[in-house]
Amino acid sequence: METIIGAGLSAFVIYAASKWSKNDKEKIQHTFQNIGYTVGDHEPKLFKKHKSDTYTLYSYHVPYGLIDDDKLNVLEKTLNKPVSVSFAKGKLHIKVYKNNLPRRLKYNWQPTNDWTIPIGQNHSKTMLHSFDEIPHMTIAGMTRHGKTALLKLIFSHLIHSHPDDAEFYIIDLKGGLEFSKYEKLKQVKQVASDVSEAQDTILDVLKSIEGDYTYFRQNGYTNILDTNISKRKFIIVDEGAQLVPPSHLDKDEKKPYKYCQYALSEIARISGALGYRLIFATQYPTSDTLPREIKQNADAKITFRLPTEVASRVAIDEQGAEDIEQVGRAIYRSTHKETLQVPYVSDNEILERLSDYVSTTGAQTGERRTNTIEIG
Ligand SMILES: Nc1ncnc2c1ncn2[C@@H]1O[C@H](COP(=O)(O)OP(=O)(O)OP(=O)(O)O)[C@@H](O)[C@H]1O
Repeated sequence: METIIGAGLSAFVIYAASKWSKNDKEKIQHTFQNIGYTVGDHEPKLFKKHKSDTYTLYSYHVPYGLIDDDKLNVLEKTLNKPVSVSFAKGKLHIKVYKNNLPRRLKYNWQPTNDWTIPIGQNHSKTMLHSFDEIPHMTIAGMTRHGKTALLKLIFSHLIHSHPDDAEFYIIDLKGGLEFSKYEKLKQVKQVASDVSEAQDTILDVLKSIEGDYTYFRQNGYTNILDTNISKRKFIIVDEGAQLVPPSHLDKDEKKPYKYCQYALSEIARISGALGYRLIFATQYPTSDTLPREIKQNADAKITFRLPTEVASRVAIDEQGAEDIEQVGRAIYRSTHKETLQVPYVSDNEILERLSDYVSTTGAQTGERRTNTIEIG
């Protein structure tokens, strides 16, 4: 008798599970209703479902008046699977992936011919960022989540791929802790480790821009991409928040900080066509730490975990970074948005791989100009 009752109960549980547990399609439809992604009684209507090896794509007609909406980010938690949402030509596309991204990815030292870097892996492939297509980049992310490691990945990939053409001006406001070990590489023009050194470095960059500008004018060039100039000059800023003048300083003491922020904004505004690329990283993206002109001129934005939705909106203009959990996991936003696992490369590996480029002469000797500056 007990056996019969037991068997009946398990059959009921299986029946109930199949009756009441919902598949992804149903869960998505319920989510539309529950979060109010509707216009009156009208809600998105599925018109295509496509399965591939790695994902299922659900495509919807949406009622007039509905637009791309951050609220749909909740789908990732509802389905408990990786999801990407895109909205194109009035159609909504929801991709539900089978597998999670890798938790850790090793950089593979595969050089690229052009000015691209392997910024990370999404659910189907390695995504490349092109510094010729999008010259300037901002990077945000809470401490210990992978900002500096990404800067080092960019730095080492570009040197490895273009040892004769990549040049770096590095403003390492972590006291030079992260980049001074690379000061002797021939591709590194300068490493500034405090605000006073940063302003000297920036002045040298501006001087170089001025020289290049004159050369471009003399030759009738308007954009480096239309010339046969193979050099590219990168300005890396790690940690941009250090350029915000502390409130206890007096007016004169604040000048170098303000100058650096102002001049970097100008560099972002004027120098892309001349072949300069600014990469500006900060832990705390606010309107003070991430100057508006830098953000506006950096069409590539990447963020690791951030503490709040507000910070996420400052960094990438939308929410999402507050939900990132993994170290090295990031949201990359340019013409479109991708969640990626960024490849990791260690200092030891970089020093070993790039050891051929250690120079004993030139700008790496640590000599600096002592310029005076005026804030315009
Ligand atoms: N892409 C990655 N994949 C896996 N682990 C990573 C990745 N990036 C960083 N890490 C790990 O996280 C640690 C901290 O990374 P990183 O130095 O880049 O932090 P950060 O974001 O610059 O923080 P802080 O601003 O405090 O320096 C690294 O030492 C490494 O162990």
